[in-house]
Amino acid sequence: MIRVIMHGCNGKMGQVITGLCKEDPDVEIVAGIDVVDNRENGYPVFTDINACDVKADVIIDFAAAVAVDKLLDYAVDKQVPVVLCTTGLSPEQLNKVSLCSEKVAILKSANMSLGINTLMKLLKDAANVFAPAGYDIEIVEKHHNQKVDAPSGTALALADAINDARDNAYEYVYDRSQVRKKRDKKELGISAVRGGTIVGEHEVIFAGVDEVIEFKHTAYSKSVFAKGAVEAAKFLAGKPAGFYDMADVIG
Ligand SMILES: NC(=O)C1=CN([C@@H]2O[C@H](COP(=O)(O)OP(=O)(O)OC[C@H]3O[C@@H](n4cnc5c(N)ncnc54)[C@H](O)[C@@H]3O)[C@@H](O)[C@H]2O)C=CC1
Ligand SMILES: O=C(O)C1=N[C@H](C(=O)O)C[C@H](O)C1
Repeated sequence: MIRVIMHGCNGKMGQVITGLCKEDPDVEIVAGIDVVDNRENGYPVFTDINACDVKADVIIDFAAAVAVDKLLDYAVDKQVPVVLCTTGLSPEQLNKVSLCSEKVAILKSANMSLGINTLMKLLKDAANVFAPAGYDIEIVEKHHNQKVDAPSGTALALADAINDARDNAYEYVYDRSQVRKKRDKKELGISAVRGGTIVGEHEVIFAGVDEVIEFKHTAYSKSVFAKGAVEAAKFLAGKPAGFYDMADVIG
């Protein structure tokens, strides 16, 4: 039985994972962390992570970027691996993730779904065909109106997958409203749409002369992320210090 601390337990993702773990005989949430303590979860909830003295094998995190520094310090101090799913981290926080992963196991992924992680692999091949042929690359993502970060962590990860395959040749462009000039070949445009209850949509567009190739992923429920996070937690428990991602889980 893997003992889990759920960081951000009273948020939307925290609640989906709480439900999922109740049905899974191999995992148990032994404690939750959330600044809001307004639910009956069946496990103790701490409003400050440093007050949590419950022993665990792994932390699953879906909270807020502002909470991540304390979380990383706690993970290193208590030697508990972390599945880090919160998006919108600053460059300084990303650097801290990297440093902390030398001391404790950290699995970071902006998207826990099988679909997006497979798409990342496919995009590398696609980029190596279409970029040399001069096709323009754009990413459009759509999410619900409660999301605070933009563009999504997934859109950035998809862009990074393409850029990795192309020797980091692309510069990301988020807003063209202030410039009056044609698109440069080395731009990779990323656009964000927010509205209603859209769970998560990502479209990667390769636009050439007289043809357009589109890769699209649609999440219809938050369960796809929750299932991936629980699988990642099972994978990470007991792992030595290091930086892991969903490719390590999926294989
Ligand atoms: N990697 C992935 O597959 C996915 C990542 N996400 C990311 O996960 C994060 C959370 O998403 P949701 O659950 O939709 O958001 P949410 O806003 O519904 O839940 C976040 C929870 O974190 C809590 N929180 C805020 N500050 C905190 C702090 N300092 N300490 C402890 N808890 C704190 C909030 O009270 C809230 O209950 C976002 O960054 C989102 O982009 C969401 C879905 C999938
Ligand atoms: O906030 C969300 O909801 C989501 N966030 C992640 C992101 O920023 O990419 C993943 C998913 O698309 C849902």
